Amino acid sequence: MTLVTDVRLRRVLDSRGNPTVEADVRTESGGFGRAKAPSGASTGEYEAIELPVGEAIANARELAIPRLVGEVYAGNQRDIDAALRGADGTDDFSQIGANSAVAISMAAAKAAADVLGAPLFQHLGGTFRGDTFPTPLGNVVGGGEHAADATHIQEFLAAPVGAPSVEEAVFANAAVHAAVGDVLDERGLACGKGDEGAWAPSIEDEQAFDIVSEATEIVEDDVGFEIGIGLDIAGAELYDAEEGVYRYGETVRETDEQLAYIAELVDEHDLVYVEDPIDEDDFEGYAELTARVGTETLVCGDDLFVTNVDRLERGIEMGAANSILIKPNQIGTLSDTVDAVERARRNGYDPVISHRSGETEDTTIAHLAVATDAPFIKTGAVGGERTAKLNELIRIEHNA
Ligand SMILES: C=C(OP(=O)(O)O)C(=O)O
Ligand SMILES: [Mg+2]
Repeated sequence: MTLVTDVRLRRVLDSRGNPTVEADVRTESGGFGRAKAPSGASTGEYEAIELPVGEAIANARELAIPRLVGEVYAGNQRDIDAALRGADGTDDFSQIGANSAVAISMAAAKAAADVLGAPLFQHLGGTFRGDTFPTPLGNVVGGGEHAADATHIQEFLAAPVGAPSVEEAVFANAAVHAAVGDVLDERGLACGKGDEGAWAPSIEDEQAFDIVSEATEIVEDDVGFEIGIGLDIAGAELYDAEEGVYRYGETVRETDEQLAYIAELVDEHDLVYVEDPIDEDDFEGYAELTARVGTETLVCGDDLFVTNVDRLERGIEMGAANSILIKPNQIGTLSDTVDAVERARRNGYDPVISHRSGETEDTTIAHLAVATDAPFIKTGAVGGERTAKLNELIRIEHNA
């Protein structure tokens, strides 16, 4: 039986050294699941609310746990998530915190999988999943909100689209990361890393393109399959709403110049993926850019959609983007997350399952990507909290 018999919450560390919520769920027949909430730095304005950890835990203990223990079955994810929504009573989880909600939601799914004796991806996606794997997008150079005094573009991503297996893709991304380090060294630009483990050199974006291209070519020659380049511009962070312009340090671009700049980058660098190219409120701009480059590349909405079906629906109606970033903690429950993936899929939008810049050793998103047959996962290239997910993908591929 998967009747929930115990839910425990505690404060643990995330990869930035900040506190985050860990949840343990136990069931009547001894099932156990444990999950942790991640945390963003370049968060979208329309995300569900992450409360200070102490408040999130205290409120969830008071409001949510009584609706779960002895009341709902961990095997019925929709009931678990409806209980969390009912306990919270707001649209954005501002009562119990999306951090408590997502940790409990994911821990319940793991407890249910434990009762079944099945891997999490199989509990979530069914028995016919596990034969196809997402291409990992690996962050190799970055700045923006993830590193001080580095590139304006938040993430330069290696995209090993030609890899024959997830294992080879994961190692190719790590090799690109290492090659970028070597090229930086050779050019006298040795530097530290940002929040997601990407190199964070104090250089202009143009130079970063040059370095990442050189590194991907070196690794392509070595591995013998295609490695493309993707970007997360994090446009909302560059947008100056008062002036209505995009600021890259001294360089200022009007919206039409920003759209032209992105289209130019897509052509020049054969970009396979462009996330958040413009501000999160500019659905029209997204539609214009998608009409321009949408057959050549994925135009992905992160802060634009925030894993929210209503915002995605608006995008679908307008032709804004052709891909959606999927972050469970942006919306607060696994049910809402899977609804966003399925709505995207039915409308020809590619879902990209994603980590946050603040992460833990939790591996739920690796299983979610396999369970939903997502074509891409974005979860870094190196660093323990990133390799936790990448290594889990390799284990799933090996039926380990
Ligand atoms: C992973 C990202 O960063 P954060 O978690 O800071 O939003 C992102 O913007 O895609
Ligand atoms: Mg993003």
